[in-house]
Amino acid sequence: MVKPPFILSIAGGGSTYTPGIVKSLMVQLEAFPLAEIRLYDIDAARQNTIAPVVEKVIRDHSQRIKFTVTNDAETAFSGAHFVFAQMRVGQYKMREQDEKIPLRHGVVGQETCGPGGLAYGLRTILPMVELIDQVTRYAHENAWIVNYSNPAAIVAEGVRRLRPQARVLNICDMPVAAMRNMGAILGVDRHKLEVDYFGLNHFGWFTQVRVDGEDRLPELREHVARFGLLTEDAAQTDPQHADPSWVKTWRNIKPIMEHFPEYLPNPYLQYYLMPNEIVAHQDPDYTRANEVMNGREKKLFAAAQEYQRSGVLPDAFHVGVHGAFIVDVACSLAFDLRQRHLVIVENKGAIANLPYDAMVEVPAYITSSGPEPVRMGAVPLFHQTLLMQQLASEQLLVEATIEGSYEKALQAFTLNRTVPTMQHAKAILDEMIEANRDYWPALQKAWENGKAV
Ligand SMILES: NC(=O)c1ccc[n+]([C@@H]2O[C@H](COP(=O)([O-])OP(=O)(O)OC[C@H]3O[C@@H](n4cnc5c(N)ncnc54)[C@H](O)[C@@H]3O)[C@@H](O)[C@H]2O)c1
Ligand SMILES: O=P(O)(O)OC[C@H]1O[C@H](O[C@H]2[C@H](O)[C@@H](O)[C@@H](O)O[C@@H]2CO)[C@H](O)[C@@H](O)[C@@H]1O
Ligand SMILES: [Mn+2]
Repeated sequence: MVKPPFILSIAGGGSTYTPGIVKSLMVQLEAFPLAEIRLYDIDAARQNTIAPVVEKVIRDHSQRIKFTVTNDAETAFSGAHFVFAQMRVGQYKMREQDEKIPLRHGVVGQETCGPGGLAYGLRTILPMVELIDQVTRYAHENAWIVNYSNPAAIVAEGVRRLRPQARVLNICDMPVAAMRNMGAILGVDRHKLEVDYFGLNHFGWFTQVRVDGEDRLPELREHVARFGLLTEDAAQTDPQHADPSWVKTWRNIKPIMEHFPEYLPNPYLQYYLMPNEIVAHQDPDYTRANEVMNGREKKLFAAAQEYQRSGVLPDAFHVGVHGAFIVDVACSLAFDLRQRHLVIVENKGAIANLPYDAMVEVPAYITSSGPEPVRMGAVPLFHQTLLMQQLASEQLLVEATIEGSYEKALQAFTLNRTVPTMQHAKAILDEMIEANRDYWPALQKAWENGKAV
């Protein structure tokens, strides 16, 4: 176990989420004592824009914590006890491509689901492995990487294959955000909920939602049948979720549960179960990447500028469940708290009828040696089949990345439920290879060779 006060490095320090996460760290400083916070990013200009805001957040709470901003891996990770990873490989410019290319072919354009998620995975696996190697080289021998970098399911599978011994815990805030909304609907703090859940990241179902041992899913079902998984105050709790696309997402839980009322789905299942409606409501010229660049990013950059100019920091970022969750998980890892959280882990029988080595999302007790998954038993044939297809798509994508295989990439795209035909898969993949020429050299080469044959 590592001893406090900790050195914490944030990889992807220039992220729009950094100020919120650091604010959450400051709020929980007694529970998670810090000696130093280091920001690390490959984009110095972006990180330098955000860094003064982060420093202000720290100084409002502590004069003692050392603050370091760097683009050098050795400086970033030497002796670090924890690394929070939140890299967006290719930044919003490539997110826009991930979303817009499939849409031009009438297919869902999304950051982590469908072809967009697969493309993002192809870009992220190897940089994630590089980050792990740097941390292994420089950080404390018992350091933990807590990873938010998306697409988390594919990143987790890539890391399992390429660096199986690494101390990396992959997490997602979507189930926690759903639990926040459930708590608001039930009039109970989200921390009082204990859930059962099975699936892959961004592809799973809540099977029970207990409060003091009583399953409240029946009550939630009734609420969802009227409003979806949304309350007015849920939108207020997290301003990001007041954006029209998020409101729609929470509402779409309603049609999904009208068809399949037994379990409460992860909101991301909308992309797989109702892709036509999603495409019909997406604007191919203005996707979520544009909404974020013109919203969250613009607001934060403007506030950073205003702070530099006037010394006054406008209210420009939000802590929410995103910041709170990663700090909770780190506390449990640091102090062996055995808190129960939904995280991404190697299955090892937790879902009895999925492969033993699949990277699944289930509840786990978080100990200082890592997560201990809770057994969710066997899942129904319908869910098992959906999960197996998605898993195969993601695993083939990982193999395509490792082997530089065009054929496996095409299989991954074809198998994805959002993609109707192999012709759609090929057209989208080929356009994506062009757009990602700076990121996928091996695949580009395999594709060029194939064309030449
Ligand atoms: N798992 C989850 O539930 C969850 C929730 C929210 C956000 N995220 C993820 O968090 C990340 C950050 O999101 P954002 O919207 O703030 O993006 P952002 O573009 O604002 O920030 C990402 C930062 O990562 C940096 N980066 C890119 N490649 C890097 C590398 N190889 N090494 C170090 N830094 C690198 C970029 O320069 C950028 O500053 C994304 O991956 C996003 O998908 C995950
Ligand atoms: O479109 P974005 O960039 O706003 O969000 C994409 C991410 O959405 C989920 O995370 C939400 C979370 O659900 C919410 O409560 C709040 O904390 O904001 C998060 C970011 O919007 C999802 O889990 C992530 O994987 C996505 O990256
Ligand atoms: Mn997520």
